[in-house]
Amino acid sequence: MTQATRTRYRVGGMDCGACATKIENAVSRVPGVSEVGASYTAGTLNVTHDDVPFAAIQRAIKPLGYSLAPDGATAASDASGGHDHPRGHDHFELGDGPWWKTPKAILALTCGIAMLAAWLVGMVVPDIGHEAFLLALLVGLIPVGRRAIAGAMTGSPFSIETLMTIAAIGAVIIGATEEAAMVVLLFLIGEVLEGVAASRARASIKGLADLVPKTALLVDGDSTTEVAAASLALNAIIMVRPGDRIPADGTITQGQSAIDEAPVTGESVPKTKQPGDAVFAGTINTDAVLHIRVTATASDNTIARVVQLVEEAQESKAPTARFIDDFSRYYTPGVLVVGALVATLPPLVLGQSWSEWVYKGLAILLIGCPCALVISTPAAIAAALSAGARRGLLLKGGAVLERLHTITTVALDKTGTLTQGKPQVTDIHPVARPLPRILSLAAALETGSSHPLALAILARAKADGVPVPPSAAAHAIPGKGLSARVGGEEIFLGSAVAAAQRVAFTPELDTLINRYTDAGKTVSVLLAGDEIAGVIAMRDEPRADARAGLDALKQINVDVIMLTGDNARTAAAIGADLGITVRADLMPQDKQTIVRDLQASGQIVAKIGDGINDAPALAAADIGIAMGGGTDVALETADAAILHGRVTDIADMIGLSRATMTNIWQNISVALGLKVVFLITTIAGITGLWPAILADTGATVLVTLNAMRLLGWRPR
Ligand SMILES: Nc1ncnc2c1ncn2[C@@H]1O[C@H](COP(=O)(O)OP(=O)(O)OP(=O)(O)O)[C@@H](O)[C@H]1O
Ligand SMILES: [Zn+2]
Repeated sequence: MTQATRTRYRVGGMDCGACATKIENAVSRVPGVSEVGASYTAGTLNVTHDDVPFAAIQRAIKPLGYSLAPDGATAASDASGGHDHPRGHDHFELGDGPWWKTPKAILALTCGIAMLAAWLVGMVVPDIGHEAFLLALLVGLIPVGRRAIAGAMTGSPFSIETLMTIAAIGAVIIGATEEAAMVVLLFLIGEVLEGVAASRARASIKGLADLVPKTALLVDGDSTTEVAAASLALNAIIMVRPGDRIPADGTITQGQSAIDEAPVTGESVPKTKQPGDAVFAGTINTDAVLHIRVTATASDNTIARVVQLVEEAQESKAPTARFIDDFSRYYTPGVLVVGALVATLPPLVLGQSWSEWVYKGLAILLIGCPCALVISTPAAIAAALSAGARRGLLLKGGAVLERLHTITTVALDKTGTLTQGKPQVTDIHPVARPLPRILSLAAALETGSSHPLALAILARAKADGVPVPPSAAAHAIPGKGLSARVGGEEIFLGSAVAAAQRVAFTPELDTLINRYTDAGKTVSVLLAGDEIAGVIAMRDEPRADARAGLDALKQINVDVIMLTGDNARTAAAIGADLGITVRADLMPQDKQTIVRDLQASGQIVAKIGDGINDAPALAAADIGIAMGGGTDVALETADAAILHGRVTDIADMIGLSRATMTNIWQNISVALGLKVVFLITTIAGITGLWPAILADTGATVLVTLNAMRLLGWRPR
């Protein structure tokens, strides 16, 4: 068996949801293709196939009027354009080019000129005016008709092109040639408008990639050379002048400056950064020269990952979109049947005029395009995903965005989520070992661990300059602590509860530990063999906006609960500070059980955490949201991520989801409402052919414009 591969292409000219369906139908018929997914909002096509060549897929969609290019290259809008497409990172073109150069615009213009000419001819020589309009009509109708046939032959018989072609031919037969020509022209103009609107929507996410400068100043001894930002290698040192955008993700090695991170966080208060601090590509260095060590290549930096994630998110269909796709499969044939009945029943049964009712039937055909309806959801979701991404709110798809507005309970981890995740050692209390030895042994155990408490202990050991002996057979006991052999002794470091299960505590020790924990400190007990060596207390400060973030959630009627593996007293102290109910002393699987219990009691639960000891709970929740302070967020395991560690972002994310759902319902109402109105006015004889086509393209443009309002979404 051959290995199926998944290839991503960029499609030019795919401007509406119906286009995407047509392309999917056509490509799925290519032998060797097993799965197809086209996204009109991202302008991409994903194909799972066994070695099907690029040309075969290109051949399948070209007759439908679309162009195809490999991912990473420019999809030319001109389907017949054979020129070489530039490739590479900075050609992140999404295939629309200037709209007036698209084949659709050229066709509309040609058709318009032909109409004008026909009208002039009719003025001068009235006898052949009718024939002149017929010619003008053909200029527009032949290309549309060819697309209709190509669509019909590749599995999409009920495309808008088919409806248009039937309506135009029918109108000519009943003598309404001028009106048929007008309908074709309006349809072509509408397509151009749809294309403009769609490319505007796409430009928003592409705009994010454009924030990263194309060139960088590479430091080479005392001088600098200008190089392409895409060519920067890991660990290269670059110089960034004040006022310039930073061309790569990196760490400052020299200099101190205020950085404006608004482009990636949405927060325009500049942050002062100094050597050792991380900076992101696309942010602005405002006041001093910086030297930066590159920590991610161009294709791997935060912005590139965000752009890629948003595109992938757009490709995954939201449940509402799926429902509407299914609905429109029946909608169009349904309208065709209605059109046929309207055209034939009144004349046959009631003996009414054939030409009047056939005309009405033809107008109804034009109402049969489900385009505006089909894009109502994806357009809103695409805009919302981009708007979120620009503030560091990443959602892995429309389904997540839709589910988010139903959340009733938010469960949050303590360490690293509600707190900064940077605990400091505050007290070391020696019991059976001297103080420096306690720190040495603890550091020996923690070497190699990435637990926030481990980092605190290692930092303190380094600051105090204590020796760190080697350890053997070290292993972490999740939710409890860790153990190893150090210098021939069995050493354990972990929570008081876990330690008390191994060694009995004296009442004095209990009192001491309670004093620490009541002050909101986290306590780890060090055991050496079966002796209590000492106690280490650490304190992790709540995030500055934790209280505000929780209040914002309560304000939108979402319940909040803090889950932690930490001690009950510590947790209670912090919980009281923040005004949140706590569940403490939890093992990772306990957190999962609590999420499940909440769900069983009818709650819809979002779990926010860092993924370090809560991966099972993140997975069990209706939505798992990873929270972090930069690029290293555990995106892979979560449904969504909050990149900039703001607790207030949780409520904002839910707010974005609610705004999106409102927008989607507005879109569906406009799309269906206009259809219903024109169905009625057509049957009543108030409106005719060309208002019907105007209503169709008008609805598409309205829906796209309404969805684009979400691009300007601001929290609260
Ligand atoms: N690497 C470690 N070093 C020292 N103590 C540890 C370590 N890992 C766990 N512990 C002890 O076990 C307890 C529970 O750890 P766990 O990792 O489950 O939660 P946490 O980091 O305290 O908080 P949260 O559940 O909010 O993330 C800690 O409070 C600590 O006392
Ligand atoms: Zn359409």
